[in-house]
Amino acid sequence: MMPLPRREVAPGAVHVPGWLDLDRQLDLLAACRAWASGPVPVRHTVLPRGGVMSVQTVCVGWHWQPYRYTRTADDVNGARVAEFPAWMVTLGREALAAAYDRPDDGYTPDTALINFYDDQARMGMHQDKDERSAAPVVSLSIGDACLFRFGNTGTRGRPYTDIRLESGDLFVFGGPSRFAYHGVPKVYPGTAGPSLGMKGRLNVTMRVTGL
Ligand SMILES: O=C(O)CCC(=O)C(=O)O
Ligand SMILES: [Fe+2]
Repeated sequence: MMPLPRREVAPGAVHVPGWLDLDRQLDLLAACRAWASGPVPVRHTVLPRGGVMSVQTVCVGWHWQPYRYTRTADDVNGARVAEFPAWMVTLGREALAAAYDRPDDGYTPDTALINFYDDQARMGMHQDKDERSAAPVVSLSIGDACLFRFGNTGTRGRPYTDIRLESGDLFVFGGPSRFAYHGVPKVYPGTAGPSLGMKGRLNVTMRVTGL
């Protein structure tokens, strides 16, 4: 098979358009839909100062709440989160190898944050920094396209690169870009292909908590 084109957006930050074929997108979508209904239901995360995130989130492996990971979802229903499945470790390894064009080095993600975006949802510029590991973050997108903004490690502002992430796209950020600010300023409603049978956008980020 021809390797897919890869674009290095910043050192250690790589975009691989169309990495997941339709069947694998549908499988991942089905798994995420199941997780969204339990053991911990998908919900809008409440921030410490009372703000409510516009995306809806459910976690696997470890539960993230601002700004830490726990095994039980104490800010939702107290239930223990679903196990991080072995097939998703394999998927994470394949993703890493594809993005970096090298062996996966035994990459073992142990948590995934699954975010559902409706037409209005967005995510402000932030760092993924509640993990105690500098292992890369693997991001997979399904459904509507979005504007993804990938910045720098020093500030929320410029320089940054704006990328359109489409259904099936892979984005990996590690190495010197692992703690770069990034966000989703906009979703493009109705851009998902009809064969997915979904509205909105789904994003899965796999991480190594180091816990
Ligand atoms: O939705 C995305 O593409 C990014 C999600 C993200 O940055 C996060 O969950 O921390
Ligand atoms: Fe993030």
